[in-house]
Amino acid sequence: MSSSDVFHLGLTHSDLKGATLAIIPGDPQRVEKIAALMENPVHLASHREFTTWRAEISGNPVIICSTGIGGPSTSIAVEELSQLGIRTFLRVGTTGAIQSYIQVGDVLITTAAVRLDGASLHFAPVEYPAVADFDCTSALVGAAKHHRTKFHMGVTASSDTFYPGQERYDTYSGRVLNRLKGSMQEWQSLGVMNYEMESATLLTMCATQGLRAGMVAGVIVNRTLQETPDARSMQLAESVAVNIVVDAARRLII
Ligand SMILES: O=P(O)(O)O[C@H]1O[C@H](CO)[C@@H](O)[C@H]1O
Ligand SMILES: O=c1cc[nH]c(=O)[nH]1
Repeated sequence: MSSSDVFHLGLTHSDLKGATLAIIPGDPQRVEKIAALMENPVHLASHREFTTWRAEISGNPVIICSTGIGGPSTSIAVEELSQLGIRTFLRVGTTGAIQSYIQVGDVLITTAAVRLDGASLHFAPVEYPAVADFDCTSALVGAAKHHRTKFHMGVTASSDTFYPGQERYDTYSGRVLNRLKGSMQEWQSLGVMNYEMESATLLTMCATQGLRAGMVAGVIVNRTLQETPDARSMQLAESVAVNIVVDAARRLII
């Protein structure tokens, strides 16, 4: 067997020890924190944006692997983890809420994503819905209720860009294309809860290939009030979402 069985992640089949569930945050620095909430955490590899640890829940192996930001790198992580035997993916992210009733620190569980990405089009035509798996979503809901966390379920807008695609104007150019002006208001009026950047790719890939995927995110900014998150809100929201995803993994495994 070679030192790595897949192109990017730097992992072998034996590294996974038969794990079939992966927790996939965007941020590589979140991986160790998630692993630390389980038993016997071990660092496996770090390449590019992909940092991978293995840990255990009641003796069952779980993989934690960062996807980096956006659909293209997420598609690589999900593809290569699937080649290695993963069949269930739980994404844990941070997010910007666009509805005024959602507060910083709340948790959002995505039931489906608006496909504002490019990568998901390489897996299914745009008419195909990016839907979450029912069992994964139920496990996330059960975990959020157990932790007495304020959570909301619904549709997420999943954009390739953090700035124009999420209609942010506080940029170098201050420019947003005409076709994206008013887009946040349109998503609000359609009941969309939030923006993030990976769920469209993840949910489309998994729904079309017989894989299971769920998605939870901590709210770090409310876009009806401001465009930029602050550091304290990021830490708080991340830690709430991370505890929920580990509990959800436990519910799916045991
Ligand atoms: O906190 P993560 O999981 O990276 O998720 C969100 O944060 C990043 C943008 O800052 C994007 O990846 C977005 O989806
Ligand atoms: O506003 C936000 C916050 C986090 N992640 C995003 O993609 N958008």
